[in-house]
Amino acid sequence: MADSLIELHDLKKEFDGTPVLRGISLDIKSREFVTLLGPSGCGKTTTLRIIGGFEQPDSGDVLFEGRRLNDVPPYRREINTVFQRYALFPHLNVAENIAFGLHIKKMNPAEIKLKTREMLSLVGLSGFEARDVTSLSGGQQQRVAIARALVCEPRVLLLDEPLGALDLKLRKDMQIELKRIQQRTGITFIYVTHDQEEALTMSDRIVVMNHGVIQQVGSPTDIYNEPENAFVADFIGESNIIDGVMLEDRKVEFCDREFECVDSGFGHNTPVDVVIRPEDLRLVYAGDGLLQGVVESIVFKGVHYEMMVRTEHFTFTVHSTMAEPVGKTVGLTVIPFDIHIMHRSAEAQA
Ligand SMILES: Nc1ncnc2c1ncn2[C@@H]1O[C@H](COP(=O)(O)OP(=O)(O)OP(=O)(O)O)[C@@H](O)[C@H]1O
Repeated sequence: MADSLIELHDLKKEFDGTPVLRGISLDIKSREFVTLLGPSGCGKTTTLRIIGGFEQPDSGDVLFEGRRLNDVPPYRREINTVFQRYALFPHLNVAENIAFGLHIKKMNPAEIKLKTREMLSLVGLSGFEARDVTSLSGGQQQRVAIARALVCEPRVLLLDEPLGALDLKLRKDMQIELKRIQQRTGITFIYVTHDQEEALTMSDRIVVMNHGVIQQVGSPTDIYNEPENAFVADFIGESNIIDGVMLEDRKVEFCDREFECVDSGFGHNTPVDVVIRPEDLRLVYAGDGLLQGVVESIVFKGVHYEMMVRTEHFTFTVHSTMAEPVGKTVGLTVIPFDIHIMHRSAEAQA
């Protein structure tokens, strides 16, 4: 692709005979905020480490502006990294930590001072120059680490769960802050997280991975609204995933009955995953529903109640503003548009 900054071509990697990356191919454009998202162990960090040059793929290539990077050592790549454990130098103050890379580059002291100030302002720590880094909060230390990574003006910043050690409130604030910094600097961010909400909040594009395979690449809205398989649907939002059979176009069978749906092109009698989001199931009187079940549990979630409703074949998660008592028999309905038919996920086929 002509405007790609980084291209990954069919990266494969094994550790101790176990495949960790099974052919990762991806194009990342200049100024993009791309997030690698997936459960623990799916190969996100390994992908990032290969881009940074800290790990070699068994096969496949990493290209930077079309140039093969595989044999270029990390310090010669225009790429910098921020890790979860920010690894600041405890014996240096804030300004010295940020300026470290500039001293190595032998930049003149006046320029170093100016650049350090600019970076502190960018990460919201103006006036903190002389502070001892060990006296800072976790969030402040992470800002220093980000400033230190940005000061050398890399073309690409790799961030491996950089907010993982922060509490929820600080994490949310820093998500917005990081997005702002990325937009202001125009540096390409490649971000690793297993937190789907974080990925949806910050990214231009999300790469969903599982077991070393890319499951889907798309904008947050694409990924949320049009998941390509049941794994993505479940990982991105809570979903009911039911074994079903696509009988013919617009007709699917699950829970031992036929339902009208809007999907087609799956052929006849094809096993599929049927995905229904909890908020798309409606509770009705027992006799009125397409399905009938018993409320097994109910939890108040702040904006809705989450109920588990056990039918003969499947226990559905239902979100509703209406509460029904445990033990009550209820009906469930869903409109055809909200019954999503998906090919069995790549994981299931692997
Ligand atoms: N140097 C290594 N030696 C052996 N196995 C490794 C090594 N690095 C990673 N692995 C294994 O490869 C798999 C993928 O690891 P990786 O760190 O890439 O996953 P991840 O998606 O980033 O997970 P997490 O979110 O837990 O960091 C894991 O099973 C891990 O144990």
